[in-house]
Amino acid sequence: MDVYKINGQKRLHGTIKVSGAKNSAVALIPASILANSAVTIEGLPEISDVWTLKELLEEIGGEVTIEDGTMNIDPSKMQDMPLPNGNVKKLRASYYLMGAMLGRFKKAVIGLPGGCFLGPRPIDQHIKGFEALGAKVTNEHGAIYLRADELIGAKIYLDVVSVGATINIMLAAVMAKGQTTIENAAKEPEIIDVATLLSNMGAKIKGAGTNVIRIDGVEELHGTNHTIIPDRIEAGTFMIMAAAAGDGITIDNVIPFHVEALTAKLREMGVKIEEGEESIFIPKSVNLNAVDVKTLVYPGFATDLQQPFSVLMTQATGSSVITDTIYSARFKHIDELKRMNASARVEGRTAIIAGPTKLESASVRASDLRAGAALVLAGLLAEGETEIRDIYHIERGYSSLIEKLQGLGADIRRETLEDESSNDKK
Ligand SMILES: CC(=O)N[C@H]1[C@@H](OP(=O)(O)OP(=O)(O)OC[C@H]2O[C@@H](n3ccc(=O)[nH]c3=O)[C@H](O)[C@@H]2O)O[C@H](CO)[C@@H](O)[C@@H]1O
Ligand SMILES: C=C(OP(=O)(O)O)C(=O)O
Repeated sequence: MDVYKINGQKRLHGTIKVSGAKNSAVALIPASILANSAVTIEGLPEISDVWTLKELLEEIGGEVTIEDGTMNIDPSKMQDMPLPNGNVKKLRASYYLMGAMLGRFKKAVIGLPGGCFLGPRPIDQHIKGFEALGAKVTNEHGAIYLRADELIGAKIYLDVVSVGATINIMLAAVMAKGQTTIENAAKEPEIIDVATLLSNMGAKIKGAGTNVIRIDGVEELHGTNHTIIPDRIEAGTFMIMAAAAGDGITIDNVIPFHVEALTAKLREMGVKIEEGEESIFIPKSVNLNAVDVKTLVYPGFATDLQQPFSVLMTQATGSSVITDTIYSARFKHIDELKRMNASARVEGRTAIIAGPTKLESASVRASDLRAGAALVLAGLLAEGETEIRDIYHIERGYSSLIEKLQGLGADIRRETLEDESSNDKK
């Protein structure tokens, strides 16, 4: 079993570079299925979600290479192979194979997705969209079966603002006949990134990044070259780390506009933030104030930053309140933080955190990806050596985290515990 070990209380300084966005990467890669020639995606993060999607494209006959973050995908020999089990269960975004394969082959069999367990994560809005486009959709033995004679553009109103449903419907609709309108669409920057790739492949999409997206179907899509946007959640994680444990940190390769909700909250806490064009500098922070935070859909405060932010709250003076309106069970990290001496309690979808607290090292488990990031930050702050287990969650979404933090002076390493059976699920 591999674990992270962190000797805390080392102040961090220097420059840390943000990688390409996980939540874009995991949609851009399946989008390539729709092209009739090679698609190249540059700047991909080195994370297990990317390796898993590479394998999934290979399972359906794709020819895929990746070197230095550049993936080349030749989709010409892909076929509508069923994918009911295996790799699809390792990540959430395997659901994008449904939209992309339905769009290209008018047929797909995809097992229900995995990803972080944060409470129920239904895909009813994805299915509602596919059905509106003319697909027959059934759920048989844990896999979604999709089939259509033809896909015909439709007006789809999402009952819930969903990133995954918005992108998945776009993928299915770009080669449907006629016009599709997605109303109450999600507005995340990753949606714009996917629409940009699809447009460069020849798709006709208007309104990505607003709550109404219009797509005029085209007959075919061709290959292209695309550079991914920076990961705003990774950038946000580093901003929170800089506020909690930094002695002056520059976060490089960030679009400051994408992290505005976080920037506003950090400023409210008393953190100084200097924005450059593609970088953010955070000097050493002193005397943090307690704040209240509510997660919302973009451009609101990202749920994916709720867990790391709750660690920063342990360092603020007074009682902070953080409410997750997106997921019902995203507080499993709080029990682990309590092992590390945090003063916190969960009431429904809200955590109440008192501070400032001197965190202490412990052996803790990452229950999911951002819980893992939260525990890394707690370990950086804590007195003594913290051990984090189940790090495969962290490595689904953070590219070279150990090396990046070592570059700031952190005492963190990955270690194999010889005497215990492996739980590295990848
Ligand atoms: C791979 C990826 O991009 N993951 C992100 C994506 O997840 P994901 O695409 O799964 O999240 P959604 O935006 O779809 O989910 C938002 C909310 O809508 C609900 N919902 C969603 C779809 C549906 O058909 N029915 C339904 O009820 C979900 O349970 C959740 O409460 O957006 C989330 C919200 O920003 C982020 O936390 C994840 O990091
Ligand atoms: C919840 C997340 O990921 P996923 O949707 O891939 O499980 C996340 O990135 O925080």
